[in-house]
Amino acid sequence: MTEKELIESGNMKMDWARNHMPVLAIVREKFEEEKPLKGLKVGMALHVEAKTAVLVETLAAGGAEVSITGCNPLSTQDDVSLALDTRKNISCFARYGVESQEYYEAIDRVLDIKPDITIDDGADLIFKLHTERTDLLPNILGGCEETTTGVHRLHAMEKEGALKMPVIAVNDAMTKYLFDNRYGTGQSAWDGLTRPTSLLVAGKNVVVAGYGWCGRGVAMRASGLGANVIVTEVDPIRALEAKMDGYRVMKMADAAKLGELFVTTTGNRDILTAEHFKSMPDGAILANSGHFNVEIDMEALASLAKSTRTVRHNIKEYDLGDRRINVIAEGRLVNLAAGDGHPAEVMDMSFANQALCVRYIAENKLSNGVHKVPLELDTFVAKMKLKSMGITIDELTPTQECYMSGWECGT
Ligand SMILES: NC(=O)c1ccc[n+]([C@@H]2O[C@H](COP(=O)([O-])OP(=O)(O)OC[C@H]3O[C@@H](n4cnc5c(N)ncnc54)[C@H](O)[C@@H]3O)[C@@H](O)[C@H]2O)c1
Ligand SMILES: N[C@@H](CCSC[C@H]1O[C@@H](n2cnc3c(=O)[nH]cnc32)[C@H](O)[C@@H]1O)C(=O)O
Repeated sequence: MTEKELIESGNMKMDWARNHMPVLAIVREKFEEEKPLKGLKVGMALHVEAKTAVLVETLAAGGAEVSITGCNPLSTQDDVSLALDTRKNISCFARYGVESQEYYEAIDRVLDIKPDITIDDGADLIFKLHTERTDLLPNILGGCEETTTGVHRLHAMEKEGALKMPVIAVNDAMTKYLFDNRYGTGQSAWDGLTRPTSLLVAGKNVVVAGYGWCGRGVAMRASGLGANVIVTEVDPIRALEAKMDGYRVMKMADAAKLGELFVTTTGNRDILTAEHFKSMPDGAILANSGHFNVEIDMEALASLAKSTRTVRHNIKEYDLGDRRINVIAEGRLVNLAAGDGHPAEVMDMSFANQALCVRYIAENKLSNGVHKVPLELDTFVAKMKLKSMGITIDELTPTQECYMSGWECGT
């Protein structure tokens, strides 16, 4: 494709996404009217694809100058990246398939605009700001973090007194994790698994590692597709929940022998290791839908392999001699590296939260540390989403409110 065709394709993807993001549209209209971000610079490291692009144009509509790069080397869609870069007040440095050095150079270029506010998915910008670019910290009003693992890291930094800026944990908004992590990952992980493999899920033994919000979604949809789902966990309560939701629960050492398709969703490292690869059935397929490329020990797999080859686009086969193991998208996020990411209707809520939190940072002086998304913003997103779906719900009567809250009206 020529550059012109790529830009056209990126713009078309953005039009489609925008039409399915009604809550973000409400936020954008307000931003256009009130320009709450006028004069501010926003630096972002998120998956550069069409839904993210709609968030970027929303921030620009609010008056911000935006600079963005990717948060995963395999999730960038170059057509969207180019289309974004043509827009006024927006620079985009993301490219698909970049090596580590180029990836981190792009993070630096985003920071070169001297952002007032950052938006991260995995704390890449914040990490740089606290290591090599500390000179920029005094200028920062605050940041927003999109994902569970990023929020964990920020809490760890805060605990050690290392976090030198305010950050809003957008992931922890109910209108984010209950929908994005569960229904978003539940659907898009299967998009990323079925596109490259083109295989049947029904009847397969699917092992889901981790029964958090993502794991619940992935297991639920696997079950809906007819798989026999096995869950592995380290948390006894979540393991019990998985059991009572109807799945088999066991140690990974046992699940490894049975699984035909493995999906990691833990946010942890070393979930599938050499010990497991050696006992998996021939032809097992492995994918990660959690965080980063460390849930599957790719180094151990490479060192066990006698040879490797690409068997289909986005699938690499590791031949261990007595069995072959297939890995999708190098063990990186399967839903974004091999699929098209979460559905637009879900990212609508996640990114409406992001836009509202950026505005909140611009209008309130926050102390250094991790902050919750204000409940009124979370509730606003839920209300607008219901409205966009044409759903109305009941309201408490004054008598009911008294009954629920006071002890005198009780029983
Ligand atoms: N693919 C996506 O688009 C997407 C979307 C949202 C979140 N995420 C990422 O997915 C990961 C999980 O997010 P979440 O919101 O579900 O988190 P969560 O904390 O709700 O769930 C993680 C679960 O993994 C379990 N776990 C940890 N170590 C384990 C181990 N060794 N074996 C088995 N289970 C283990 C934990 O006990 C927990 O129940 C995070 O890294 C998050 O950033 C990815
Ligand atoms: N940067 C890390 C972090 C995990 S991404 C997980 C986050 O991606 C977000 N996400 C999922 N699908 C999309 C999408 O289509 N567009 C933009 N962000 C997405 C989602 O909100 C979730 O919290 C990595 O790539 O390994």
